[in-house]
Amino acid sequence: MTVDIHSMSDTYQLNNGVKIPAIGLGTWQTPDGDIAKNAVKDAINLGYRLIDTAAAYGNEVSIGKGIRESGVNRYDLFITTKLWNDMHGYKKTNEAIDKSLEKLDVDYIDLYLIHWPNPVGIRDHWAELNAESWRAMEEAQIAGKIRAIGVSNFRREHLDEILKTASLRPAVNQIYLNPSDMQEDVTSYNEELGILNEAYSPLGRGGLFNNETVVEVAKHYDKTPAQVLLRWSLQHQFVPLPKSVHRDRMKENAAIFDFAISEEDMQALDHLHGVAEMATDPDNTDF
Ligand SMILES: NC(=O)C1=CN([C@@H]2O[C@H](COP(=O)(O)OP(=O)(O)OC[C@H]3O[C@@H](n4cnc5c(N)ncnc54)[C@H](OP(=O)(O)O)[C@@H]3O)[C@@H](O)[C@H]2O)C=CC1
Ligand SMILES: O=C(O)C(=O)[C@@H](O)[C@H](O)C(=O)CO
Repeated sequence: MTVDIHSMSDTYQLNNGVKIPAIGLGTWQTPDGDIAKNAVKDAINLGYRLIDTAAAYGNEVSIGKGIRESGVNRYDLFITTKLWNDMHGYKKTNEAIDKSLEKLDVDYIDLYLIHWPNPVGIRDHWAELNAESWRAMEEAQIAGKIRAIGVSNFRREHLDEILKTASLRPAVNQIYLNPSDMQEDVTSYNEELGILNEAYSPLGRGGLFNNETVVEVAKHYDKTPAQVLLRWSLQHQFVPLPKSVHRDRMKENAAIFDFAISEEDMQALDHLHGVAEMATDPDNTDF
């Protein structure tokens, strides 16, 4: 999976051969309507090719419109969406996939993820329900509705469990990843299994911009804290998904291919454990 990433258009190859862009636009809390549509159009115009959404974000319709109005060929874009917590199980997952296809108004989804492994409501049967959702997702991939399937917020035990019945291995595990919480136990296990690490909240939701180390490292390269955080992600071969609804910030967040953080500075950033918020415990979610 190791490749050199030099520009927005560079990709990694997932374990099923599908190519995924090295950076994407996040859209959690991007309001549905013109804001979401224009954010997607701006991002695509700036060179972003991966858009990350979810049924739970409530903005799939506008994201689909943004994609269509962007003027870029659908085949050159990579759209991720996710199965929400009230739709686990075989039948409901099939319905959720069809609903996302309909809302996005696309012929296929590039990457479809189980959003959370063990939410309230499925707790007594999480392993069985994830296996059933996975079976539906595998069938949808074989049917051509989805190009790659994966998971999100999965820990080792959730991965181990799904692999007991899976015919297709997850291609991606999307997790909370930034210098405040590297989740090394999960990222190393993903790597061992050939599962790509996608980094959500790569900016620490803004909570790392004033951190002394981040500010200091940014000065070494004449870059902003946001750019250093995203470059850190790239150098770990995580796919960062920075969210913004502002064109100037999207542009700033994409200007990370003209410098490299030194090993010493990478190590300084690696040790920021706990300065922003930590990842939500997937076994302790009540949403
Ligand atoms: N699978 C999962 O469970 C989860 C997935 N995600 C995905 O990951 C994406 C990113 O994570 P998210 O939690 O949104 O947080 P991020 O770490 O991407 O931070 C987003 C925040 O930073 C601001 N921001 C972005 N760029 C800049 C900049 N250059 N300078 C200053 N402020 C900036 C944004 O504001 P503004 O928009 O106003 O610019 C927003 O408030 C989500 O949008 C979603 O797609 C997120 C959480 C959970
Ligand atoms: O954004 C997502 O994808 C999430 O699952 C979480 O942010 C989640 O919805 C949450 O944190 C609710 O407080």
